[in-house]
Amino acid sequence: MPEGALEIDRISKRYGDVVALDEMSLTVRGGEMLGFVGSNGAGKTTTMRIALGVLAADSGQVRYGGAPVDRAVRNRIGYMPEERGLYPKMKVLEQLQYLGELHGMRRTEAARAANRWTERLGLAERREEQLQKLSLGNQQRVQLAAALVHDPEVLILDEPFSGLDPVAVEVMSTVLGEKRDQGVPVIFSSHQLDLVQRLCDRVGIVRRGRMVADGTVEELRSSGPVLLTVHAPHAPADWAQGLRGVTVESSRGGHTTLRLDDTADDQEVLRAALETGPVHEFSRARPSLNELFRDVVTEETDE
Ligand SMILES: Nc1ncnc2c1ncn2[C@@H]1O[C@H](COP(=O)(O)OP(=O)(O)OP(=O)(O)O)[C@@H](O)[C@H]1O
Repeated sequence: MPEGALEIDRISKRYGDVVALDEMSLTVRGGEMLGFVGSNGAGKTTTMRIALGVLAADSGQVRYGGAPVDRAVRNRIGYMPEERGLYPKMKVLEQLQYLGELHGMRRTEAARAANRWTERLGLAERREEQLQKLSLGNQQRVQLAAALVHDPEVLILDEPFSGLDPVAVEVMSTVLGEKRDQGVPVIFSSHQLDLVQRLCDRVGIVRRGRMVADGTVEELRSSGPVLLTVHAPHAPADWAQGLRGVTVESSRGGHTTLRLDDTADDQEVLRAALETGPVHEFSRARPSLNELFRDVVTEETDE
């Protein structure tokens, strides 16, 4: 395993009868950004809390740079919790400086970092305000600053983009991209799939406490089913019913989208289409990431 990788190795966690994680595994390498996606309750927060060590797994192991994550390693992780646990009555700068010191920085060093990050994240005007007086988006920027103030070697962020305005999204994306480029493994959970697709080197899809798909966007798309778009203007609505390995996804006004499994023969489909009259379009496509995610979520709710 390359140096600087965070490895989550078959961790399981139950809450009474609820299986939150079932042998969940994932690896984020140094210099890589991984988007962690899945429907509500799939196990993302539980995984991240265990990776950080604030929650214990029932079994499995979390390693960083090949060694189990201990207290010293935890100090070098930057974490942005979903529940945003900062001190509401403390002033922004004071709070960040304090958090830096908690992570072992000297006072002056922590003050410098707190100043730098507030400047960078557009919070310079807010330094002397109590956190609770800030808008939610600005509180979130402070949370990011809190995750970054001690110059962490690993970044674990639970839904860092939720509720941010477009400017803040860009600031957050840029900062995370810079950390990645500096060699930091970055993992964040999100329901904003467009952002995940745009920013991440790899995507992990979690479902019911297990990693069900893990790869680059292109790898995931090419592992998905083949879709066929057919335009046969005179075809009756049911022209493709009963063809081997073919499911009709949608059909309207002679435009049909078909999903093909491994047993399907596209030439057989073409012949069936031609039997209905002229065929103006016959093209193959791979599902978009959005469609892939939707499939995973649908399977989950169907069960
Ligand atoms: N403290 C707890 N006590 C009991 N069950 C819990 C607890 N924390 C989480 N769970 C359960 O564990 C499962 C995984 O929850 P988790 O919060 O990790 O999901 P998630 O993927 O982060 O969801 P979301 O996208 O909604 O944030 C869910 O079934 C949840 O109800």
